[in-house]
Amino acid sequence: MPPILQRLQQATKMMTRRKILLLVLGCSTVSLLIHQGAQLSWYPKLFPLSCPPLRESPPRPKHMTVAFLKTHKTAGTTVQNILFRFAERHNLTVALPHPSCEHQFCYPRNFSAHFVHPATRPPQVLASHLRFDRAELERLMPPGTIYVTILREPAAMFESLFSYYNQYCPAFRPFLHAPEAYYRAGEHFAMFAHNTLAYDLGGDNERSPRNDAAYLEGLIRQVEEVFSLVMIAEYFDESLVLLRRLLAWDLDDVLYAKLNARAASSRLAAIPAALAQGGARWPLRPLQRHLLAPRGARAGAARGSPAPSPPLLRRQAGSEAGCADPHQTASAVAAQPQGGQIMGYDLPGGAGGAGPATEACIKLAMPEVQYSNYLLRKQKRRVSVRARPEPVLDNPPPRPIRALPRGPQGP
Ligand SMILES: Nc1ncnc2c1ncn2[C@@H]1O[C@H](COP(=O)(O)OS(=O)(=O)O)[C@@H](OP(=O)(O)O)[C@H]1O
Repeated sequence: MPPILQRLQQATKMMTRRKILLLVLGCSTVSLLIHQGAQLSWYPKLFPLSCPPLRESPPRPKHMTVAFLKTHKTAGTTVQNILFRFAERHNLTVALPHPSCEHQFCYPRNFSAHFVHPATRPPQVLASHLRFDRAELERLMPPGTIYVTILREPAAMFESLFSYYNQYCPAFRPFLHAPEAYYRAGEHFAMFAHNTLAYDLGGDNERSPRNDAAYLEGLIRQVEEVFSLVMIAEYFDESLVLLRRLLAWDLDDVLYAKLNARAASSRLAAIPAALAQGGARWPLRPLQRHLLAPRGARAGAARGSPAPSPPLLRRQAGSEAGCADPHQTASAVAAQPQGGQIMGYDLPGGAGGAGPATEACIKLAMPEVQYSNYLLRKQKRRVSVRARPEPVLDNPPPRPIRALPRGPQGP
């Protein structure tokens, strides 16, 4: 082979080796960038057209208008506290009762928009006790408001309510063993002894499922129609997952501390089976049972979703708020004026809120009445209506608190 051809062949071989080397180097560099590039600060500049992270669907804006029907002894105070804190963080107006209605919207009267303090109108959030009246609430709340409520297994709910009143009136106890002898339908506050939840939902608490199944079916249909979500106290965290999805809120928005929980010592050992099971002659829980089963199942289905466990949600709430571990004790009465029966929280830094106990931490554990009063003062200041005289109701409601002694927390 002529020398010129030999040199040409050598040069070609070298070129090929160099090319292979370059190719290997190039591949390694690209692979390194793909695998490690995300951690390098210059990565986005090198790949300005890289794909955004995958999302299931575009995030929805948080829903800001919510009416929560706070039923009795169903963990409603815990939900109310979540809503109050959300409203504060987002500068929303919370509907609050006129002082002459106490901290409930003149319960047990049917709700009326007149019971709402003018400084808290028009509201975006409503979460205080009331007897449901759809037309009146729709008159008050903006269009697009989402309606939510909460129920609890009726016997447990009744035991909680009964124990609450029993502490003020031990004479109630014989009622448990002979309810028919003592119960007077239509008497003031009779609804606390007979189908309270049906009454709270705006229904007739005297109707029995045996004698009036059609009525109850109609009531259930109405409830299904109005409420986008019926939470279940026994599935509290699952219900919160559903609430969070419904309202497109963040996880932080539904962190909570369990409020209004009784110490074990104040629980009744047992309530008579006839009451608990709703016997034929004393149907304690007609409506509730109908609602509970399907709703409970639906809430149970949410267990499949990544719901943090209750202790985690609570611990997380504590650390988020700056009170590392809100410690619940029966002796911590600072935040719970009712005393030993209801468990309070030992806040770090002491009861007065001094020291490291932040405002957020105190709000997390703040009882209903104190939080409502605080919000009312704040909202009054905000709209500067303090100078205006309080409108006098033409037909002032009865003052249930005097009629039936109870603590400032209310049932
Ligand atoms: N997160 C959570 N999960 C389950 N249960 C909970 C929760 N928060 C509060 N509770 C229980 O709810 C009962 C108090 O209900 P309310 O706050 O609605 O009472 S009230 O009507 O406002 O007085 C009260 O029930 P009892 O302890 O049986 O009385 C609380 O323990």
